[in-house]
Amino acid sequence: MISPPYCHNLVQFGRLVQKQSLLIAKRESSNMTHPTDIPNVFDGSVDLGIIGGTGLYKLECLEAIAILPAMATPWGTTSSPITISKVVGASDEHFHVAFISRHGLHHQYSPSTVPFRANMAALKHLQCKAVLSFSAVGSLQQHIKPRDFVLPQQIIDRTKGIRESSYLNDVGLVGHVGFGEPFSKAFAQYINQFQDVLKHSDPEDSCALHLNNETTVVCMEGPQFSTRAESKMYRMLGGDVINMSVLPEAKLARECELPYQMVCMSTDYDAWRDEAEPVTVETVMGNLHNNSSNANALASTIITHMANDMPEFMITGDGLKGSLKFSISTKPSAMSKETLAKLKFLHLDYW
Ligand SMILES: CSC[C@H]1O[C@H](OP(=O)(O)O)[C@H](O)[C@@H]1O
Ligand SMILES: Nc1ncnc2[nH]cnc12
Repeated sequence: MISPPYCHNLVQFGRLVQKQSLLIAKRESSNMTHPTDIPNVFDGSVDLGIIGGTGLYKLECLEAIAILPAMATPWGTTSSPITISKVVGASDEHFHVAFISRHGLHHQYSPSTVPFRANMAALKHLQCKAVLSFSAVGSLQQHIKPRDFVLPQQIIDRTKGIRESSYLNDVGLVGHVGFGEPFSKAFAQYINQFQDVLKHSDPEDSCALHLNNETTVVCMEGPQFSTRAESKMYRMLGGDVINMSVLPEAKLARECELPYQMVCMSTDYDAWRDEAEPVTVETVMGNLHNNSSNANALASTIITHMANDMPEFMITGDGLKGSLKFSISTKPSAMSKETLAKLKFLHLDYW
């Protein structure tokens, strides 16, 4: 049973983390509209993790059955409470989704300060079998219009090394996972079959879903947007879209052995088009409503299909099961109890 305040078995962390989690849970729950009749504990199993980004703080297709207060993990506390839901209209009542809001319910975490490690660890701890993530992105290509959706298959890292980006970067636990193909191809193909659900608010116009093996998202540090020169450079490097969130999220999903796909929702043309004004938050906001409506439609279709017939990659783990074990260089006999407990928190019970 997962119940607040979350109790894990890390001796060192115990008290401090619990105190912190109580404070955060209290702050979060006093700030948010939390329906009092929804339990704050959950005793079942979770199938899919969803991370909502800018402008996407909940999904209409989900019916909350529990709202767990922000969860304390060995890597800090999640950016938001975790809503556990069943899927409206799905025949399988037992398919459960865990939803985390990346920037917090009030958008209080900037891209550089999102507790990415805690968010992914919480989804893994809840035993999610895959993670579907949403992100507002700028387009670096003319054919990717604002309001189009993109399923990137590659990433270029332009973050500045200020984000904690690994569970395996400590004295006492060293490991190097493969990241050549940072997304789950099977998951991307699965999503792609539902591309027809995307609609434009103007009936004369349409919204495309772009998927290609080479499609690349550039992840910049922010919080400022790019200069025109940088935006042009990213195009030369092969970037198709740009955001501030895919890293370290994708890296952490890989370390957790979780199939992961980000759905990028284009909001603007960034700054590379000399004839147009460079991106501002107003431009981004202008397209968020249509994007959110499409994200809801797409997520609803994906989740309903998953609930009715769980895809192979979620059952088998998409070839990632056990992969972390062979990436760890540290001798198990040299690992501390604390290190082993951290792995255990992620259900990576190797030794
Ligand atoms: C408000 S525009 C910049 C912001 O939007 C994206 O957020 P998210 O990925 O959470 O949807 C982008 O990564 C930046 O953080
Ligand atoms: N142009 C842009 N650059 C970085 N992140 C973004 N998110 C949405 N638009 C963006």
